[in-house]
Amino acid sequence: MSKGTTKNQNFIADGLCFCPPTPDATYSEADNNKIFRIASNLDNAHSTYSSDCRRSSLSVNIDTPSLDSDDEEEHFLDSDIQEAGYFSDVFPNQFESDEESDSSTYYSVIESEFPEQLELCNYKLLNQIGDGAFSRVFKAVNVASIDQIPVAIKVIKKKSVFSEYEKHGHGAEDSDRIKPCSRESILNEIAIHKMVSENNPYLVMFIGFQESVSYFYIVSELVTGGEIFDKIIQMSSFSEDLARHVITQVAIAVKHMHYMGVVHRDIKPENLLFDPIPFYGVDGDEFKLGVGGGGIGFVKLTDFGLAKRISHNTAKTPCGTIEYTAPEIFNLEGYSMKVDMWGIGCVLYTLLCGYPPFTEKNPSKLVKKISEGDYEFLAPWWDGVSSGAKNAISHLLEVDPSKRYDIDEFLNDPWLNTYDCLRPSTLDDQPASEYAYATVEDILNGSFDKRAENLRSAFERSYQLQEQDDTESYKSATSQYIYMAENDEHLRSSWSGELKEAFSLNLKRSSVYRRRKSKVTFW
Ligand SMILES: Nc1ncnc2c1ncn2[C@@H]1O[C@H](COP(=O)(O)OP(=O)(O)OP(=O)(O)O)[C@@H](O)[C@H]1O
Repeated sequence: MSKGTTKNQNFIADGLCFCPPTPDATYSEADNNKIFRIASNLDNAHSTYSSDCRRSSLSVNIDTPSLDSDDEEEHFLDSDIQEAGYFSDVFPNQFESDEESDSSTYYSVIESEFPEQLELCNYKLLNQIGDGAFSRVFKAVNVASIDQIPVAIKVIKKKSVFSEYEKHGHGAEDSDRIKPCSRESILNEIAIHKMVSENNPYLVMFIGFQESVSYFYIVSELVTGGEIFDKIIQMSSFSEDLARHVITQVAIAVKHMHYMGVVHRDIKPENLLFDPIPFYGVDGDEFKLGVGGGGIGFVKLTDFGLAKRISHNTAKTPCGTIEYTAPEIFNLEGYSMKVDMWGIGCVLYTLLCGYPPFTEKNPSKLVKKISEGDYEFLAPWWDGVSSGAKNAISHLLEVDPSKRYDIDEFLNDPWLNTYDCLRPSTLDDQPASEYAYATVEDILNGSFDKRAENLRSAFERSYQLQEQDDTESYKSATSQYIYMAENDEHLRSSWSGELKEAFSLNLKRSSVYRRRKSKVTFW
């Protein structure tokens, strides 16, 4: 192995990768301040579970050239590098003022066919499972852990990110016009992902983060079923029960985010992943209440690249995927959490018929259609769909945000709360109460009382201080907010129990999802 590594020198030898923590002189002072704030937030958020990792990370700081003998190298690799998560969750800017850390060097000993592996520590990339505009997503394992549970790692190449950022300017007002366009927006994605996803089974769980010279690595729970988008393509459309099963879980995820003051802004079938379940019934298309159908079990919302904390209920940055974007965003009006309700409406529409509500090749015509709420329940696709489903959609795809359903109203919608498989076969003879059951909202009410209020008001305060640029108070208020979210045992435990209950209702009769013969080719 090569020896005598010098400060800030890159080399790769014998499968070892030397990664100085971060390129410098890439950001303005203002950028760095913002990054520091986000990194501080996240660092506080991480401190409860990553202190061991951080200790290990610092322990492999080998301000070179200190590796004089092969023995020392062996010792270093065995005892320190192999230790679990030694580099994960470290934000290099945290250590910029620290002389020793500034010249840190980090090694990876894992060989792989993927170039992204060379600067990644502790995890082995197994195969690619997805890609995005700026990223590749891999299935990976933590080689240092005993159980070797697979995870997903989203790898974002800095070069593409920063070149886009250069193209689109560095101004704060431009900072999230496209995604992801700056280091700051990636740290924002991570901070929000970490904050909202803990102990919520309907949000893809954040596990860790690494930054190397060339890449950002976001480690998260691996969701093995794939995207709901692909299921729509495969099945053409979902039964109303299966659509309820999917959209209810999305709605619960969104409710959680909204209560934490975060708007997702990119709700679409590609960002809904699912845990697979067996196919039930003779034809494999039976729906089981509390379990799922069509191979779809738990549904999990992912991709927090456009998520934003909004305090005053309005934001102005245009973003999102055009087909699923709410009209008020095009009109550059301030917008609120209600943009996610529009996204939910687009997804629900798509689940039930197999194509999105607004389709137009010409982007300006598409924007016009969306701005006017110009969509239809076209025959024959919508002929067999209930009026209750159409009613729910029309409350979600309401152009005027003040009239649009909010998340609580949607969770209380009668259609959402009445599964076909619970209806007796002689439905007309039965009073509604016989087949109705507790609403998801009723079940969840206990989770969103004072504790959620406290979290929100702590966040409000940190946001105001941020706006006043009161850095010290901001840092302390924000860490208080994150501390509260992290340590609210009741909030955390109540989620899992009550949410499980929400999906453990009795199955009385199965229903099948429809397979449409004619394939729709709007995409
Ligand atoms: N945790 C995960 N488990 C399984 N697959 C995943 C996971 N995260 C992402 N993927 C897959 O990788 C794809 C891209 O991930 P993601 O949407 O986070 O990337 P992105 O760069 O933000 O994409 P986009 O360009 O759509 O914004 C997902 O659509 C999904 O298929």
